[in-house]
Amino acid sequence: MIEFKDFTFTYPTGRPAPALRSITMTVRPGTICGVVGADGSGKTTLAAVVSGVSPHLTGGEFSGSVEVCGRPVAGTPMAELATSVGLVRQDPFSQISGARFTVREELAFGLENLAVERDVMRHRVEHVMADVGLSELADRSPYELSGGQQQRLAIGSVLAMRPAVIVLDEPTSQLDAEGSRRVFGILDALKERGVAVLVMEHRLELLARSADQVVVLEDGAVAADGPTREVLGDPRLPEWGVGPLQYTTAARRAAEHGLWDESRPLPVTLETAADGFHQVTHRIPIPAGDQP
Ligand SMILES: Nc1ncnc2c1ncn2[C@@H]1O[C@H](COP(=O)(O)OP(=O)(O)OP(=O)(O)O)[C@@H](O)[C@H]1O
Repeated sequence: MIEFKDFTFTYPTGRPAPALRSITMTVRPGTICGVVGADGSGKTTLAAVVSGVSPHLTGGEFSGSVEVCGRPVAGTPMAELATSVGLVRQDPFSQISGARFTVREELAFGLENLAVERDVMRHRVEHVMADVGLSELADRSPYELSGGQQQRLAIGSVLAMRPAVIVLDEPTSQLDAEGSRRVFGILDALKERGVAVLVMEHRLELLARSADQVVVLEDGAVAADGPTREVLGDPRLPEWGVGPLQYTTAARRAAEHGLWDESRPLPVTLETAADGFHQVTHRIPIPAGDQP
């Protein structure tokens, strides 16, 4: 569980204005919360705060509170926080420890630091490698991997620790469509295991399929927070510098011409769009001359 209460944060250097302003939001266990917003809206800072990077490592002033699994982030040592929250940063290269030679060893690195029993560790590492699709590269150096493979390694390193909360900052930024779907497949599985997942993601169609909740940040404040379908279908998305989804735009335009059933919510996935258009079009009579 992640719980923000009226949380405001200002970095010690740079712009004197707060990077996060009066944030109040909750991410429950077994749910995926997507965070969207324009560049500079505060997404990375939100991830840094949940994982304790800010203010522990960056410094900075804050008011209000953030709790992860019932612990106040600012008042809990980083080493202790690391047992309940894992962070996958935007740049996977920076997350390679540099202390291990192979992918397999890299995935075990965090567990060694936690003094996890050898057999348990081996079992967990093999499992995680399969989950993130790196089993065939187990003996490769982490530095020889592609950007996308390094991104999966970074995710795997966090998964191996089995934290109750996982925060991912743009985890698909270096991945192709197949790799992105694979990452969201992993997030779906984590959700089923009761993990609270917070994911900063600009590809709305990925969130539309997997997220339970979407939060929109605008200039450090929460502009919208609600069920995925409601938030991604909100006509104000472009005002907040986000999206919108093409399915939603198409249905909204169709509705202006009476070609969308107004009692149906606007679609946020291909399937709901196709279903809605099918419902309308199959009722349109085909002129006699055009009948097959
Ligand atoms: N380490 C830092 N020190 C000072 N200011 C920072 C730091 N990191 C971010 N900021 C400022 O905080 C604000 C929010 O930035 P943040 O990186 O959290 O936004 P973002 O939504 O993740 O942006 P992007 O999508 O471009 O990564 C910006 O004004 C940024 O300049």
